[in-house]
Amino acid sequence: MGYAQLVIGPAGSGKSTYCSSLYRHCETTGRSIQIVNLDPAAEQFDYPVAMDIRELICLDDVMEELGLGPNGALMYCMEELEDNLDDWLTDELDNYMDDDYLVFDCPGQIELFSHVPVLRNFVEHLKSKNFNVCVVYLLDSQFITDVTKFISGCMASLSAMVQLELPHVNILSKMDLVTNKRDIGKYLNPQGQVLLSELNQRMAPQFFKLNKALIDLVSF
Ligand SMILES: Nc1nc2c(ncn2[C@@H]2O[C@H](COP(=O)(O)OP(=O)(O)OP(=O)(O)O)[C@@H](O)[C@H]2O)c(=O)[nH]1
Repeated sequence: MGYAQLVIGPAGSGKSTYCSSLYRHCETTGRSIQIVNLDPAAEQFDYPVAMDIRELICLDDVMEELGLGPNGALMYCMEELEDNLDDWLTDELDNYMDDDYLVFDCPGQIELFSHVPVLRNFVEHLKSKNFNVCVVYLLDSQFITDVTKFISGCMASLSAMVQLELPHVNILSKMDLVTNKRDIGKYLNPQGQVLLSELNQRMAPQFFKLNKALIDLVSF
């Protein structure tokens, strides 16, 4: 059995930085991992790229040939990946053996892990090749500096959990940029009543019922 992490999260949340830190950590501790680039728009890497979606399809070519903008071209590239699971991906995976550990550095377009089925089908393919897959969801810690941002971050992560149905680890990135770590503490171990009263203070009374439902969900 092989092992895989799908590293996802909003654009700029620190996915590639996480992958390169993980690679360096494993190098130091004498463990072997392979990092895979699944972002057709990526240009520079701080880690050796084991497999690269750009060998299948390149964002610039799609933009030029089909006259698409960056986002449309990226979705086109990911659909091309989906169409090539049995060909390109299967051939690439054949280079890896039992016990290999693959880490997939994914693009940051949130539709990929909210409603578009590409990543879900990608995961199903990995599972069919006997890979044990988990999700690592990166969230910029600047996103949880107040209760409304905290809920927004939780909802984005939750939508990936629902869409992908995999073991799921959330990681707060860029903690070095949080000047007052105490402010973030209450969101790491959320107390429903405290969050609800903070949210109710921010919003008009007609939202109180919705606020209660949201807080019940995120502090579950
Ligand atoms: N200070 C600080 N900066 C970070 C950290 N992690 C990432 N960054 C910076 O945040 C920016 C985005 O980081 P990336 O790792 O490229 O983020 P990404 O999620 O791969 O980005 P996309 O592929 O564009 O979605 C870069 O300038 C990084 O140097 C961190 O822990 N601390």
